[in-house]
Amino acid sequence: YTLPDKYFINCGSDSNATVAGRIFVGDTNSGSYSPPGQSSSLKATNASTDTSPLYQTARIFKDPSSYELNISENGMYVLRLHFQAFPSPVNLSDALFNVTTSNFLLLSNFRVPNSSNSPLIKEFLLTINVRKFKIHFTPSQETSLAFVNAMEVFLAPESFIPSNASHVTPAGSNGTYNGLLSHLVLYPVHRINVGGHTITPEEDTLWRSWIPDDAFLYYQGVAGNCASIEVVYYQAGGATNYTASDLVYRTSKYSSQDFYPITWRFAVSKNARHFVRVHFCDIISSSFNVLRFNLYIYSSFSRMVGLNELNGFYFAVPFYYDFVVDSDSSGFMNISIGPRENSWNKTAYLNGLEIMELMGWDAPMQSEQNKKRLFVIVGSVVGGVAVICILLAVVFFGLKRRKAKPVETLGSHLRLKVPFSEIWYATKKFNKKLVIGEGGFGKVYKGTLTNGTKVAVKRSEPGHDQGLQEFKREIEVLSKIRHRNLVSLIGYCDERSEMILVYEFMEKGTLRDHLYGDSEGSSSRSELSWEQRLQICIDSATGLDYLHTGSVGGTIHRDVKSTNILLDEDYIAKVADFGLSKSGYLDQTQGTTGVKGSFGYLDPEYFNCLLLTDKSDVYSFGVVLLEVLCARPALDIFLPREQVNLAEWGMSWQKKGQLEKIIDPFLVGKINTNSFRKFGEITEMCLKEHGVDRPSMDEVLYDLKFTLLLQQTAVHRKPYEDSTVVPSVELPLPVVQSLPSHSVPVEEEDQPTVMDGC
Ligand SMILES: Nc1ncnc2c1ncn2[C@@H]1O[C@H](COP(=O)(O)OP(=O)(O)OP(=O)(O)O)[C@@H](O)[C@H]1O
Repeated sequence: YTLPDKYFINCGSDSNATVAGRIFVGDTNSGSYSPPGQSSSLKATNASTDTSPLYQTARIFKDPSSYELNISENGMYVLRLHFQAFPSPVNLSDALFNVTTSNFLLLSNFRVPNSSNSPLIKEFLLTINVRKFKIHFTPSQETSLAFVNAMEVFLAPESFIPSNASHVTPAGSNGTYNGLLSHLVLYPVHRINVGGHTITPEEDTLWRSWIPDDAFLYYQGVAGNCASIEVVYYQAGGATNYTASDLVYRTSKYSSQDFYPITWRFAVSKNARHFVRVHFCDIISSSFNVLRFNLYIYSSFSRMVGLNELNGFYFAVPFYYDFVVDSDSSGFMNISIGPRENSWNKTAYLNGLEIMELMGWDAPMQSEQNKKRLFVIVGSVVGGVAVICILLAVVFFGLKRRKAKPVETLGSHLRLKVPFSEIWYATKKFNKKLVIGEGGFGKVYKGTLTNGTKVAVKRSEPGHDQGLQEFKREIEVLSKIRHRNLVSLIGYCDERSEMILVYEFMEKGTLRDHLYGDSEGSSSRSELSWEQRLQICIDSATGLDYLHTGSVGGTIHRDVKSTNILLDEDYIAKVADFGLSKSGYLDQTQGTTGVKGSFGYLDPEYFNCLLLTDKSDVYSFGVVLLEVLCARPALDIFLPREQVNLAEWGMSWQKKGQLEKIIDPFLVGKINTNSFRKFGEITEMCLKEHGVDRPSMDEVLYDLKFTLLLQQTAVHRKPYEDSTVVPSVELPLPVVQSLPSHSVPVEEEDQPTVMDGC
């Protein structure tokens, strides 16, 4: 690799400067190219001796001006522009300008901050196939100016950038991206030396700067640095010493045996296209070709790294992979490495990374002003008519391409994707101590996300009866629904064939735990008052009513039970677990194997006739109402035969008018008679054998609210106003006429007879 055409220009200077082995020729007396006509030189005032000679002079432009360089060989060139707003009689930080080539707007409305010492270096990789290459500097406004301190233009090594690369979108792999070289400028936004120190232009074969990766690690302090003083072995087919400095390949970050995975997060433009080059060199292994691991981009794309014939006979062979990656709307790109599931060696490593934004035809379309500038420049080259045609074509294809962006065509729930690494850390690697429960889907962990949000993480496990279908259904339903009384889905993860659901954490656990704990009678059981229980029933009914009739409408939960009613820190109840839910009615041809739900709560009509309607949820909710009243499980097979099924047992007492005989002992004497009677009626209606005879969820809700009102009204009455009843003693209750679903309100003069204590 030699440099046939190379320009290192010390702008605004009449003397040459040697920097990092290159001679930057002063542009005022250069023979091979002339400084732009309408420009002048500027010298820094009081420049210190430490300041590089490149940043002691500048060429300034008050009018549009260009450098013109002779090019003898077509190909991909590196263009670097150096800027520093040094102290001088002209305030360079006021300069506001555009830099363009004949086809591309490179810098738009560009301003150089009045920085301290570090210069601003803007690099571009672009294909040049004209004999005279022009770089135009155009002040953005009549009053502003443009300037540049130094320029580098040189041919990149052959095949430096491939014409094709794997195309990755936030949704995963998208085949091959063709045409990388044509019509595109690559603008490096991150050039990272992973596991190592800053690499200066002096240390790099193409005078690039590489910066350490630590600031980009998603989780700090989780990976080790590895450095090798040995030489690296460049092999044909792999990287060359121009691909990256060998210093890049002589350091890496690696994951230790038990750690997985390492994630870096880079700020990038939103919804833009990037060229990503990932550099590897195994300086860790003590045998050939033993490491296999995965590289992940945006958690939805993975590629195996390591099975490489280059690694077959040598240690420390540098190689790299190229991708074209479409960024999502987060403004970040996540790159991770992690061991493969079935790989016995759990080490993964990374040596370097480059992310370059692809500035194609989209870029000039970004602002009206840019469009005008482009128009002027391109117009001078190809003529007005041609330009209009080109612009029309550009607009057409630009719009077409924008429409085709995958982000827009993906399901809306993709925004809920959570990287596995985030969940891994949230649950401290699925620490057993954080397990808070286990259900049909798998274990449930308590976790804390990096932003501090407490979450419940449900991880599917083999051997559990719920699987992919329930997983998908849960995401489908909850991604569309947000309601105060439905547990929110924060995200999900389907990486590496995992099925993980992440929910808002419900501090006070399940309703069941508060009623009777485990079936043996948990000592952790709290004693909820009757008012609290009614409020919990009202909250749950509100959630279910929303499911049945709300904006998404027509959703049947199918698994209403006290473990699927969760309580937050303020005891607000939310319905959870939508994995079994159905929209609309069940296919009547479905066999009995299709019956889903939990024993003890199953609607007999659904169980016997496969007739599934929203009234099936109403039945199950009726069983929950009985649980709330009696504080015992829906099914308890250790009880005498007639007591096993709570719905049957409860209704037998209700029919006798003696439901109070089986209530939670904690509630004895604490329930207002009318409230109790109303509650019994609602329960009975919910548990009717035929769905058509059951109330709808909104009627149940209305009645429950009234039940609470009856209780509250009684509590606020003075003791002498009320007579009392001990529930075990049968006394005639005042007639409470049925409420909206099936009745009219209680009459004033008939106000409640209360049970003991109210
Ligand atoms: N969002 C949450 N916040 C707090 N704890 C939760 C949350 N979700 C689930 N849990 C806990 O995890 C346990 C298991 O929940 P899961 O929904 O997996 O099973 P289940 O509803 O009890 O049974 P099944 O899945 O068989 O219907 C719950 O009983 C509860 O203790």
